Amino acid sequence: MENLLNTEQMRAADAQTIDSAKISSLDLMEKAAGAFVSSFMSEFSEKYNSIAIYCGTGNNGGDGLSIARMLHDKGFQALDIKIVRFTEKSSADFIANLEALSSYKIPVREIRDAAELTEEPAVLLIDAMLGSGLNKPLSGKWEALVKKINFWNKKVIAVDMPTGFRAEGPLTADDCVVHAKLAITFQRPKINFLLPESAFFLGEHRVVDIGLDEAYIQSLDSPYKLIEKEDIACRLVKRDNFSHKGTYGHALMVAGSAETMGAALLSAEACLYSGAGLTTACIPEEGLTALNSRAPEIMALVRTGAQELDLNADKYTSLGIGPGLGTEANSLKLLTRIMRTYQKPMVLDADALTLIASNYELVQLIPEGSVLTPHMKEFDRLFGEHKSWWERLESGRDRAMTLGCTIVLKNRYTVIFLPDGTCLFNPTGSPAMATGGMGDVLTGIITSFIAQGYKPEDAAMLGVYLHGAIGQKTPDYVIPASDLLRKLPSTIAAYLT
Ligand SMILES: NC(=O)C1=CN([C@@H]2O[C@H](COP(=O)(O)OP(=O)(O)OC[C@H]3O[C@@H](n4cnc5c(N)ncnc54)[C@H](OP(=O)(O)O)[C@@H]3O)[C@@H](O)[C@H]2O)[C@@H](O)CC1
Ligand SMILES: Nc1ncnc2c1ncn2[C@@H]1O[C@H](COP(=O)(O)OP(=O)(O)O)[C@@H](O)[C@H]1O
Ligand SMILES: [K+]
Repeated sequence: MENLLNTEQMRAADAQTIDSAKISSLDLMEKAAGAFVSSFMSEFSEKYNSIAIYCGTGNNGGDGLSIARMLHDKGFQALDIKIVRFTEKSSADFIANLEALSSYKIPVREIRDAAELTEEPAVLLIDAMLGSGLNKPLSGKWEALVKKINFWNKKVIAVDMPTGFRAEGPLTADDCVVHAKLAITFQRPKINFLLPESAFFLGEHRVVDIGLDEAYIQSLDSPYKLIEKEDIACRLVKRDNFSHKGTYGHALMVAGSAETMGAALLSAEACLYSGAGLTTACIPEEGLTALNSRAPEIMALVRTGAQELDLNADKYTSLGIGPGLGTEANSLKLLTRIMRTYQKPMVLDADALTLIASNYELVQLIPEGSVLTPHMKEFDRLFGEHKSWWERLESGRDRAMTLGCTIVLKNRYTVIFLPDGTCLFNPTGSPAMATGGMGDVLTGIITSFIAQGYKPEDAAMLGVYLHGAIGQKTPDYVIPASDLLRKLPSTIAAYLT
């Protein structure tokens, strides 16, 4: 798992690397610029295109000057450097890189006021004005310049991060930030790159290794981590030669109503396709024919109307509840009864979460170790309105610790809050997954992994990562949830070491 750092920690890692690796800060800047250029060239190879490189006078600007030199050496001819000199202060490495540029025939122009700039003829703009040194919101000359650049609507590639972007803390659409298509960022993604509001300012980001001291980075205390492929491989367990269906548990999926049987089918099938030994779907009578014809492997526990369900809790090794369940009185009765009878960790999703939100006393009945899988709206229904995703990060951590549960807040980079306060970001996923039924499949996968004996936290991590890995692999425009779940067996096998 990769530690994600805040700005202060990143700067400490920078200093530690210079110290421990006996590398000068200027050489580290050279490495950073080299890593930027390699990544840049993998996408932008049209050397004839004009590129304007806007540099501040700090180290982000120093990177920009070094990048200009390197691009020139690689054959990019139409380069143009603008130095934004709104202050007389400049960093030592910026000055050194400016000197190194003196033998190059790249035009350099100093800008002392945004009003000096009328238009920008370059096709592409590299933003090396401000990076992690930002210490307050942009105002005055900076604000005027950023607004002008945004008005030009150029293709902007940011060095480390867009100028004005806050790497952590709440973001709002009103923040004055350069709008960039891509940020090529150093060593780790900024935490805010992983939150949806970053899309106001940034299309995508790419992380490049600049050789910072990894042992030091990993030793720092950070609640934020990024899940890696190895975390999945080392947690998945091979199926034993002499195993039988009893080895892999019995998952019960309580889901569906007459109009939303699809949710029950998808979540129950996901239990089956991710390896539960047995799967039972607790469904209304209206869904029986559909279940039997679509998934003959799955057993049914039929619930009829308001009739009380006879749930033999000991029979099951995991229970998921919520997809398509409905929020009417009968569903509330059923949920309450199940929460009173079943005391092992369960997976709570969709309508189960909405019911808990409007009958908050039920929160006390959530068994410790359970997994809650809300999307943003369900999260806010449960835990109150939040003004920003950063606030959701803080309250998700807090609630997971208080409830002793794992909370899976679904999004592009789904966040998994663990009961110990750790906050895991999932890297896999794709907008091809933005289609109904996708969350139902995730609930089934997590329920299935718990049935098989994985700890609920691991089940959540494995489920979220593998679910996203399938979505990410598709070259198609959209992946229907039924297609995704059929790819579960081969995907899980591919991750087993
Ligand atoms: N860490 C790493 O791994 C590595 C980092 N590297 C690079 O260094 C970059 C960080 O460089 P940096 O520290 O020099 O800061 P940078 O962003 O250039 O800005 C500095 C100037 O901005 C000013 N300023 C701030 N806010 C302002 C505001 N609102 N409005 C107006 N002014 C404002 C502030 O002035 P002050 O307020 O202090 O007077 C200061 O002078 C980092 O992003 C990466 O590109 C790589 O080279 C090597 C590895
Ligand atoms: N743009 C996206 N990128 C990555 N994953 C996505 C994206 N859109 C949706 N997903 C994933 O799809 C699932 C949607 O869940 P949910 O909103 O509960 O769907 P439903 O209620 O239709 O089943 C989540 O796991 C989410 O992470
Ligand atoms: K920048």
